[in-house]
Amino acid sequence: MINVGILGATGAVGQRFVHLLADHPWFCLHTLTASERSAGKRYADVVNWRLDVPFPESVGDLTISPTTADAVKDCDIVFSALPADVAQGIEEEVAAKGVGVCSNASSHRMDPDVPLVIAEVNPDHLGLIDVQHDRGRDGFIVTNPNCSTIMLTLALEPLRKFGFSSVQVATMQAISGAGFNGVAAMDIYDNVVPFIRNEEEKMATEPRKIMGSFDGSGVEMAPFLVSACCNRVPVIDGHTLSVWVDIDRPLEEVRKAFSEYAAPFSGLPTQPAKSVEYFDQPDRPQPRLDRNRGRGMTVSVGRLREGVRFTALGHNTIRGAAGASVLNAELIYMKKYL
Ligand SMILES: NC(=O)C1=CN([C@@H]2O[C@H](COP(=O)(O)OP(=O)(O)OC[C@H]3O[C@@H](n4cnc5c(N)ncnc54)[C@H](OP(=O)(O)O)[C@@H]3O)[C@@H](O)[C@H]2O)C=CC1
Ligand SMILES: N[C@@H](CC(=O)OP(=O)(O)O)C(=O)O
Repeated sequence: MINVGILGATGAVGQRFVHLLADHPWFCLHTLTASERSAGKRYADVVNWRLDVPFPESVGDLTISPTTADAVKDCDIVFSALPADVAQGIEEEVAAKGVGVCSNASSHRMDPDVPLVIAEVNPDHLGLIDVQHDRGRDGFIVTNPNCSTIMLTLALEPLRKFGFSSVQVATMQAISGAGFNGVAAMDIYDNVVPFIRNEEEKMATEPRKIMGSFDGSGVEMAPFLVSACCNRVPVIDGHTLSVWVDIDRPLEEVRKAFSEYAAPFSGLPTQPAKSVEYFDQPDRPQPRLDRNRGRGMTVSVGRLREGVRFTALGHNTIRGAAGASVLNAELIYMKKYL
């Protein structure tokens, strides 16, 4: 078994990690950390469990450690669910101690030698781990993208072979994306908020790194442009995206590309049967009905029309965060980087 830890184990993403790792076949949950407010207490006593799945009792007795590099030195991999400003320094310190960091935070995503990975889309970018080792880092940092970026980029992956130069996207993002204390009820109830700080900028850049080409030493950004409009909507979990992409192919070819898409690997525990699932029904996908497909790891696609226009949807704290990171770690293990 591989010993793993979670930095920020009490938050919206941290709880998803705990759920996914409590009974993992390869990874053993060894260390949980959170802020000074929680450190030293039993996880069961301090966590306000808010997921729609039962609390994993096996984890309840673990004592929360402070978020320091020393606290996780006995782990092989650490999953980071920390706020970006906190993650910046601590992730570097943890990696310097020889531990692998799989991070959800945005702090290191665009660092030139840090892979920004969606397992199905750019597994080859994990080669940047060797670049980090070559420049003297004992461990490594691997990041997963922003949650809306993951839904968009995974939905575009089956269409990559057609080539495209321009993507427009409008998001309808769940409130869990802002963390447990992120959006006040008075702001979101009976409302739509047409602003999510830095989200549109991330959607414009991150897909280009993920779909960029890796030459063994760095990543050249893919040449397409992304224009995004991001909105917060009163949905608990599940980000929905309306997408326009300039592909000039018969709709039937595009439909076939979506429905026949298969991941480039198999056999990883967190991998869904279908990473992308195509719907022909005129009113799907919908967050309440489709966010839990593939145990929250499937991106659902539908409403395909001339343009090319379509709708994509995925679970933001599973496919868009913790689940994507665990899948990355499984891939890292399979590729023998540990
Ligand atoms: N929510 C989502 O859908 C997505 C989130 N992300 C990213 O994942 C990260 C976590 O997000 P989320 O779970 O939503 O955030 P939350 O606010 O829900 O949780 C934050 C976690 O970090 C801990 N923490 C906060 N401040 C400190 C500190 N100063 N030192 C140590 N620990 C601290 C908290 O511990 P305590 O409980 O003790 O305060 C808690 O465990 C962020 O970087 C976010 O941008 C990425 C993709 C999607
Ligand atoms: N901004 C996203 C969640 C998030 O935390 O994104 P990032 O990891 O890029 O900061 C949302 O609100 O839905």
